[in-house]
Amino acid sequence: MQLLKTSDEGFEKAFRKIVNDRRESDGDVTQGVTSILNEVQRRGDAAVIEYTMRFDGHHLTDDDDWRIPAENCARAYDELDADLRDALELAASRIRAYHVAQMPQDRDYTDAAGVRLGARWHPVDAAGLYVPGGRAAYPSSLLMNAIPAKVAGVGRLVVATPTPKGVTNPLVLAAAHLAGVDEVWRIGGAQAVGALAYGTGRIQPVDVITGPGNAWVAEAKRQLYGVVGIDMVAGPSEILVIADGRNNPDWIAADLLSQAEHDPNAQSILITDDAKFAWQVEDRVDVQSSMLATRKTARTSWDDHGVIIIVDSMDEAPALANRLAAEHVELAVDDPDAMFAQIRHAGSVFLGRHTPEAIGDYVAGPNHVLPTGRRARFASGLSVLDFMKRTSFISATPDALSAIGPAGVALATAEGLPAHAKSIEMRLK
Ligand SMILES: NC(=O)c1ccc[n+]([C@@H]2O[C@H](COP(=O)([O-])OP(=O)(O)OC[C@H]3O[C@@H](n4cnc5c(N)ncnc54)[C@H](O)[C@@H]3O)[C@@H](O)[C@H]2O)c1
Ligand SMILES: N[C@H](CO)Cc1c[nH]c[nH+]1
Ligand SMILES: [Zn+2]
Repeated sequence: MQLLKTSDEGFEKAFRKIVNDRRESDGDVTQGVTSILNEVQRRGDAAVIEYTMRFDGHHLTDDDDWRIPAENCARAYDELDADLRDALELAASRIRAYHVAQMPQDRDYTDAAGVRLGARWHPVDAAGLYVPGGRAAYPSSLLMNAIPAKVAGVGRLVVATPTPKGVTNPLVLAAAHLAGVDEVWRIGGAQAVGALAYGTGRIQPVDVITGPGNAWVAEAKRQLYGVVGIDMVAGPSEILVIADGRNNPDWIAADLLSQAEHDPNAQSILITDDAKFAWQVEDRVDVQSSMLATRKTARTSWDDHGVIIIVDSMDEAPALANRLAAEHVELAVDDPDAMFAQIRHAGSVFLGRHTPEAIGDYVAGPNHVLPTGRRARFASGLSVLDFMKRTSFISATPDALSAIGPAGVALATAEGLPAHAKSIEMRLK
């Protein structure tokens, strides 16, 4: 963990280094992903088989090794423990309600010149939904991907999720059944993203790929943007907690560890104006992390990427937060709304001392697939819009064309494109 004080002389240099750190995607990952994607494009299923053996220890031989039949998902759902089924249903219904409200409206109107204008929204035909599964299983990410896709009206929902050493997770299968997924492929990493984008002998290609993943998954999506649509780059998790000294250090330590336990490349940052509180949190991180089953990952993340920043005044925090543009920002202060008004760059913000980030991971409703690596400067969390696209339309009557056509002719002539000018001119009254 790195400790910084804004009052220290070297603060700006050290902070800029943190802001610019390309933590999740060093050169090795970039080149490794390029080579995996090339192989998948060239050799299809054979390359996927090799990489799945190498990285997941899973043999793709029979149909059932490749794909989980719908009956198995239905059975997993039926066999769920009642409490867990209720929890999954509650999460699904809250996520659905939030995303239904995101549906965009078509536009169709006639303007003052008499030209009819507008736009119609359509879902994509097929969506590839990446559900991580390397270190932990993510039924919550299945719901977060599949429910907005379903709400948007996507026809074919295709999940890719790794099953390390051939082990499937019943809750992931149950979530696939609950969300109405059409295909579940037992593949992960860059090879799965490549297979969804290019298609292989077994897998038909999709139009967009969404969902979170580790550095290899995130980089594969980034490299394939343009071959397919993507939601955004959602890589190793991040949390920025802005907390004054009136918080319980145990709560804040747990919040920091909740994201550190995802990945050795995850990042947890605390900003506080209370140095004593900072040390209490650091102490609680030590104690709590040693008791976690995920301690190795959480500890590596905290040791390598954790940061505590001590500010002179909490007024300094929003500007620092905007430069970090973190995936998650918790505001554990007396007046979180006042601070929220100053936060412009964040994937999702958690207001007040009783809103732990983890509640957003599972059941609050907004999507937990969020931009990482400072990309909240220009990207947003997954929404129904990522599964849809807009087609604009124009309809002119002879009178309407006469009203605006001459300006088009003038501009076409000025651009040196006479065929454009003629195509308008010939229709003018
Ligand atoms: N940003 C978000 O919205 C969000 C949401 C949920 C989870 N996450 C992140 O998702 C990630 C989940 O990671 P995970 O590892 O558990 O599962 P994962 O499914 O993302 O990654 C596992 C795959 O990584 C590939 N891989 C592993 N080591 C490799 C190597 N050396 N070379 C090439 N490929 C390799 C393998 O193919 C494996 O199938 C975490 O980083 C977590 O923080 C992010
Ligand atoms: N915190 C993750 C997003 O960075 C989402 C998640 C799923 N399960 C637990 N957490
Ligand atoms: Zn999480």
